[in-house]
Amino acid sequence: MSATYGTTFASLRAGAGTVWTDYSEHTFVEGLRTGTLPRASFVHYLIQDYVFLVHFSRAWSLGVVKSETLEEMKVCAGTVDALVNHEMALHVKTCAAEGITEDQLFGATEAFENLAYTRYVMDAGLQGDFLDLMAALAPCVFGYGEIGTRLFRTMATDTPYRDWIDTYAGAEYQEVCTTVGAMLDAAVTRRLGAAPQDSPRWDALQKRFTTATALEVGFWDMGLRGT
Ligand SMILES: Cc1ncc(CN)c(N)n1
Repeated sequence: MSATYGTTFASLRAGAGTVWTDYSEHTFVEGLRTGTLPRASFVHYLIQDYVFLVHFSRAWSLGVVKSETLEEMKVCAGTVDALVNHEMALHVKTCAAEGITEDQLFGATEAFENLAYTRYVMDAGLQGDFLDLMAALAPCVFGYGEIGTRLFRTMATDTPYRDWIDTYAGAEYQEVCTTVGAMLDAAVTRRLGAAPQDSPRWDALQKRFTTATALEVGFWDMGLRGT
């Protein structure tokens, strides 16, 4: 499955070890799949996730600034578009059905887990170069792509979270994952050569990826807690 998202992601995912499965097979994810996730946890998560996506879009915009090629710029700009004009539509629509307006979403107070994650990613990009930023952004993009695909195949037919699953399993989101995966492979080859794992930079990139994955675990924990 991950092969379609490129070899760099496959390698970083393997390097993250069990932290990756802690993220992709989290209790929250299992609750979406079976439909047993309490609605209050889901709504709390979605409100936080809207704010997350605002800051995540800022980080992808930084990707445009840190790009070295026009192709990198196009993919980063396209990802910002996918986030603010498409993915967030799910949050707006689902929360509207709960009586929550988009203004309320935009003004929601960030949970510390949310704050920590998005600012960690932003700092990786500000402090480092394009690859540092991409290593921190990668778990978010590809993880939800993997989760959506798996849940689409295995979900309970009566799960109330079908819209969420359809969004991340759908062609539009999967296309973002494939495009970002190919761009990441090219960006890594351009800067680190054909054997990037041998580069003195690889360990630091792996660390950023694994830390961002652990922050995803914290985000699910926060959602499950509902506070
Ligand atoms: C916390 C989190 N991580 C990833 C995604 C997928 N873009 C998301 N919406 N929220």
